[in-house]
Amino acid sequence: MVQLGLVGLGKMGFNMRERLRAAGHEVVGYDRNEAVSDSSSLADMVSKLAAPRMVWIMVPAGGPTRDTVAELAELLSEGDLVIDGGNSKFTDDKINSEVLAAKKIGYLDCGVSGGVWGKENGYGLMVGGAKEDVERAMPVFDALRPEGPREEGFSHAGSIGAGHYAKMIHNGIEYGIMQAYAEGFELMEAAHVIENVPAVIKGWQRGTVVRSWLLDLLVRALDEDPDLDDLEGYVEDSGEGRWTLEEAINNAVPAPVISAALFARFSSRQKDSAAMRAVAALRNQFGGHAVKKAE
Ligand SMILES: O=C(CO)[C@H](O)[C@H](O)COP(=O)(O)O
Repeated sequence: MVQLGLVGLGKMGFNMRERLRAAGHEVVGYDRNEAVSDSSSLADMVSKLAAPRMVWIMVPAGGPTRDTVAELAELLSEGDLVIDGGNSKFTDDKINSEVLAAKKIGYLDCGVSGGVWGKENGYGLMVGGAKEDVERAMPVFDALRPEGPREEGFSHAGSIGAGHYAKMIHNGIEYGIMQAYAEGFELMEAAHVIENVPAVIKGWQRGTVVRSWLLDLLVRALDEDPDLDDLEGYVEDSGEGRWTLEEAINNAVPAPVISAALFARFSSRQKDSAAMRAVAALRNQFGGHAVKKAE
């Protein structure tokens, strides 16, 4: 049994606390939302932990994570260990680890995959940092990861930053897979050759080359709303697709699928596109092709 401080009890952190407690670990959670928090402040959370302490951060990437690290650097002491399990950009890990290293506090970055299903199914984990810190946190990783062989739901990807790098690429792949299913869905709906598109997609769940958990989730969404017409076709992004493409450019690695998937999300947010108005205007200019006038 280990004791863990857990900062951030939102969709992910809340369920992680449940899974860790179910495995017999002691978790002292802190969240600004008093209704779910076990402590009144970050300082209160730290005061309830016995040294050497271990604290897991599960708050939004960027400013909130950096601020939490800065606060923890003030509250923790030599020999403690901080794990960032959020979707931080891998370049933030160097900065955050240095802030903590100045106080001789250890740091691990951990990419966490599994979404709101992780409490039940376990979380796929990819970790960056020193071997001895990884070994120290292994009881926590073992409780969070799915049951089965450790190496199938956990990896020590490399030194600090490697865990979040692995998660960034994982999410880039996620963009591409989702986009491919989505395009297949739209094409089948548009062509009117297939009578029951959701039934065909459901029938791909077993035996086919394209079966996957994302496909299972698409089936689930189509069971709830067969034409998906309760939704608007508007898709946000949280950064990992963009960072994946930055890395593709930095390493001159072609990533046409992931870039198309990211740009499809940008298109989804446009009611009307200046670029497409320009294309329409140009066809009209050079070929006299008909245009639709704005209403
Ligand atoms: O990490 C995740 C899944 O693996 C998160 O759900 C993430 O928010 C997904 O990325 P995006 O918001 O850019 O679609």
